[in-house]
Amino acid sequence: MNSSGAGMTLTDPFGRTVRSLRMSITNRCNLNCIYCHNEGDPGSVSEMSVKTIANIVRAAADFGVDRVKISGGEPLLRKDLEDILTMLPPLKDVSLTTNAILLQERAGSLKDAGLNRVNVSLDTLDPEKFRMITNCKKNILGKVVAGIEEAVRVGLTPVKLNMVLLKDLNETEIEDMLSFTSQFNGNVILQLIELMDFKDVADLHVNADEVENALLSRATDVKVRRMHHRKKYIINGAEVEFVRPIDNTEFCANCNRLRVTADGKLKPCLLVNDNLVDVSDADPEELPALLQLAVSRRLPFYTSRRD
Ligand SMILES: Nc1nc2c(ncn2[C@@H]2O[C@H](COP(=O)(O)OP(=O)(O)OP(=O)(O)O)[C@@H](O)[C@H]2O)c(=O)[nH]1
Ligand code: SF4
Ligand code: SF4
Repeated sequence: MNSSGAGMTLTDPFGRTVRSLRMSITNRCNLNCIYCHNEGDPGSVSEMSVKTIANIVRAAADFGVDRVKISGGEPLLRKDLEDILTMLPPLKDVSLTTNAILLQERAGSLKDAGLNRVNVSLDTLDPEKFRMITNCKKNILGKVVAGIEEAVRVGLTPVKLNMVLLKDLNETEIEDMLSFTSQFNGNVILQLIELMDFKDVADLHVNADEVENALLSRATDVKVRRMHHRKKYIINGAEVEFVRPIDNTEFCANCNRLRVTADGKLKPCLLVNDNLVDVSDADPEELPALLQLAVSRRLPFYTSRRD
């Protein structure tokens, strides 16, 4: 058995090399969005310790994994997030996905602890629709915007705004959102997200082809990211990324992330729950082999084969 991944990569049976860990550090959240997918993991109640998280990232980093995305639930509900960041080994990119309600007061300390950038969920700039989408009775949109401003101020950039496209709710707001991002001089990027069917939300589906065609007709340039081969449209000098995972074989064929659930299980795919590898109690020397096991179970969820 290997005691370290040094000099090796985590490459799955489909030739996809894992370059990034996507770690949920809690399943708790202070919102209850109508479309929430809980990272495909509604069940976890326990949370990994700072030490467990750091051990997993260190073991993955030995295999050349140099990017970590911290997510939830809402990761800012963990008061020890700064301790987690401080314990991570040197990496190319450490980012956080948050709803930003608690971001204004934490942005500075997160930056100081080593966080590079944040993605913020923001589906609408209309307070009433925001309440409806997030199931939050209080008017907290102002707090979210203040969190975004503070993140830009302290340099947690680029800040990406995650806008899940919702039929009859926000589909006509793309232009408003672009105007909102334009006031931040390129430090805020709009990311449009196709709704995934984890909950009973089929009625809220927006036609992704139509969105893509509209973006294409306005774009002066289109770039393609290595991860998922996601497209980035350059519109009026601003970048708009479109996350379009459904039935997208190219997206899955270029998936280079391994997930970690809040309670310490390696999760080879967001949409598959029966192939997890428990590392919650693993000793550091056991982690390389467990990472290799999880990666050996990685399958592209959407494939062109229909058996
Ligand atoms: N099916 C699928 N959807 C994903 C995957 N990664 C991200 N998504 C979707 O994209 C949304 C936004 O993800 P974020 O957490 O902001 O991170 P990201 O945009 O993937 O990552 P960066 O671009 O590196 O910041 C998620 O809520 C998912 O809906 C993936 O591997 N598979
Ligand atoms: S903020 Fe994110 S984790 Fe929380 S309910 Fe909304 S989608 Fe789910
Ligand atoms: S294989 Fe496809 S569905 Fe699964 S995590 Fe990767 S991109 Fe998402």
